[in-house]
Amino acid sequence: MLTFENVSKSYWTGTQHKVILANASFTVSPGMRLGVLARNGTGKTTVINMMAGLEKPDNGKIHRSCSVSFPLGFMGGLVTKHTATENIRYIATLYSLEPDYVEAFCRWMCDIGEYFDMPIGTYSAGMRSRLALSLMLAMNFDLYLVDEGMPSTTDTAFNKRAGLVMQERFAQSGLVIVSHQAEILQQFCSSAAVLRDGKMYFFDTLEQAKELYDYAS
Ligand SMILES: Nc1ncnc2c1ncn2[C@@H]1O[C@H](COP(=O)(O)OP(=O)(O)OP(=O)(O)O)[C@@H](O)[C@H]1O
Repeated sequence: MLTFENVSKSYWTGTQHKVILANASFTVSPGMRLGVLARNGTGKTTVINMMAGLEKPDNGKIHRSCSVSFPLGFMGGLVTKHTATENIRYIATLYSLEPDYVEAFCRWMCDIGEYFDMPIGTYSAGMRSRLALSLMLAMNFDLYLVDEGMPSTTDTAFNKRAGLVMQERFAQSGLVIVSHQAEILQQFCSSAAVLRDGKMYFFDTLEQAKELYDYAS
C-alpha cells in the first residue's frame, strides 16, 4: 500500500509557486494498476519521484507498506565510470538480492555483448535504456513506477523479450504509470486518475478519466 496523506508540493519558478499537489490524499492499493493522465509540465515526474522517495513533499506524509520500485528509466543509481556488471552486482546487494542471478538476468535481457563489461558512460542511449529496464525487471517489486510509458527501443528482439517479462511482472504486482497520452495507459492499467491543478481525480475506468482530461484541455 502506498498512501499520500495531505501532501503538498510546489516549486518556486522565480515569479510564482508552481503547485504540483495541494493537500492531496489518496492510496494506491496492492494490485492496483493505475494510469495517471496529466498534461506536460503539470507534475507527472514530480509525483512519480515522490512515490519512489526521490523527492520529498513540502508538507504531508507518504507511507509505504510495500516495496516500491525506482521509476522506470531512472539512471541516478548507476555510476557511469563503472561497468554494467559492477553496477548491477552492487545494486543487487543493496536490495539483498542474489548478485549472480541479477547479473545473469540482465546479461540475457540486455544482450549487449562485451559492452556489459565496459563503463556505462560508453553506452548508446538505446543500450542505457535497455540496461535500466532490465535492472528493473530483474527485481520483484510490489509496486512498479513508470514515467511516460514503456520505453520502446529499436531492438525488436529486446522489445519482445522485455514485453513478455513485463506482462508477467505487472500481472502479479501493482503499477502506476503517468503519461500525457491515454493510449499509453490503455495497455496496462485497470483504473485511472487525472492530475490537474494540484489535485488527483480518481476514476474506475480510463474512459471516465479521459472525459475529464479531454474536457479540461
Ligand atoms: N527542481 C525544480 N525547481 C523548479 N521548478 C521545477 C523543479 N522541478 C520541476 N519543476 C517545475 O514543476 C513543473 C512540473 O515538473 P514535472 O517535471 O514534474 O512535470 P511533468 O508533467 O513530468 O513535465 P513533462 O511532461 O514536461 O516531463 C514544471 O513546470 C517544472 O518546470
